[in-house]
Amino acid sequence: MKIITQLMKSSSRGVFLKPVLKPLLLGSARSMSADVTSKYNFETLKVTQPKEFVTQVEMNRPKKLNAMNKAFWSEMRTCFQQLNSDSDCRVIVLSGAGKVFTAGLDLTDLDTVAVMQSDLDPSRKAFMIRGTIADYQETFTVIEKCTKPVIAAIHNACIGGGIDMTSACDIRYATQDSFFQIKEVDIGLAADVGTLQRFPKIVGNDSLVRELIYTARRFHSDEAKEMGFVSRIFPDKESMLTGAMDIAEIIASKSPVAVQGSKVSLVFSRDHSVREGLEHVAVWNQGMLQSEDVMKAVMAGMEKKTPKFSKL
Ligand SMILES: CCC/C=C/C=C/C(=O)SCCNC(=O)CCNC(=O)[C@H](O)C(C)(C)COP(=O)(O)OP(=O)(O)OC[C@H]1O[C@@H](n2cnc3c(N)ncnc32)[C@H](O)[C@@H]1OP(=O)(O)O
Repeated sequence: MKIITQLMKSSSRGVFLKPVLKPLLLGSARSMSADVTSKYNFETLKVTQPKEFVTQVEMNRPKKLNAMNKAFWSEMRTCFQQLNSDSDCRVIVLSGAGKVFTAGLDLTDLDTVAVMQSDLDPSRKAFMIRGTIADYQETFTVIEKCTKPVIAAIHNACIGGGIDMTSACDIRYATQDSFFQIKEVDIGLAADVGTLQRFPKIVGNDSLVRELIYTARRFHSDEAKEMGFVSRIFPDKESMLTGAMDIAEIIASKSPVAVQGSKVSLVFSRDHSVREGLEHVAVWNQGMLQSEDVMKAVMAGMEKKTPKFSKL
């Protein structure tokens, strides 16, 4: 705060700063890279850049209701690791192609169940299964590790793995017709790729969370909003994607240093005490407050201009 005050004082006094700041504030006009499919070439995901700095990741197995097969579990990890270091991406919209958002784990994909059915000695089999579970956990943890905010745009069914996945996202929007189901107990397993860890922290109603997990009952968009799992409901998929893109565009226009630092701090603070969170953000900001973005943002605010921030 002290640094900002000093900046504001010195810049309002010192007109000499203005010629230096003007180009910083306006930034350089850059053309949008429309086609990103060559750098993101996946079988189960379609990656596009609908707006500058906004990336859309669409689960793309519509005929299979975007059920999560072996390729999906691996491609999601690669995709989000790549996006994390892509300076053309500042925010991600995650959606599903076709009739439903996702039907969860692909129950027909023999590759995903093969490991459970091998003839190995039980302990060796257990070690193998443990490795697979860890890989699958990472498939959604990469969403959280990716410093760019991820907006889930959910329509129709969001089942099983869909809840694990969207619980790792930053913002969740849904269509009026959407429904959700923590379905793992119905297929004989305790959810193990994030729902039990992240969903309760989002919803904050322990009794309701346990009811939904133990019964695997469906809950619909209105209930999802009431419990705080989704923050906005749209009449249909088209209006939801427009709404998600509009919010994404606003986020993408902000300082990437500030937005991504905020995500890192929010994720850290969720899993730590207030004291530890404060300490973490102080150490983080002892570096980040020195960013040119602070000066650009403050000056733009004072001059009622829209700042343009350099790629991060
Ligand atoms: C280490 C592992 C970590 C991960 C764990 C994850 C666990 C989970 O995700 S548990 C949940 C698994 N998913 C399900 O149980 C969903 C089952 N499907 C449904 O409830 C319905 O299909 C759905 C509500 C999604 C859609 O219903 P609708 O009436 O519109 O369509 P259907 O006629 O039921 O289905 C159409 C065809 O899609 C096939 N299908 C549906 N879900 C899956 C799936 N999860 N995996 C594979 N295939 C699926 C369904 O069999 C139909 O196929 P076909 O008969 O050939 O047309």
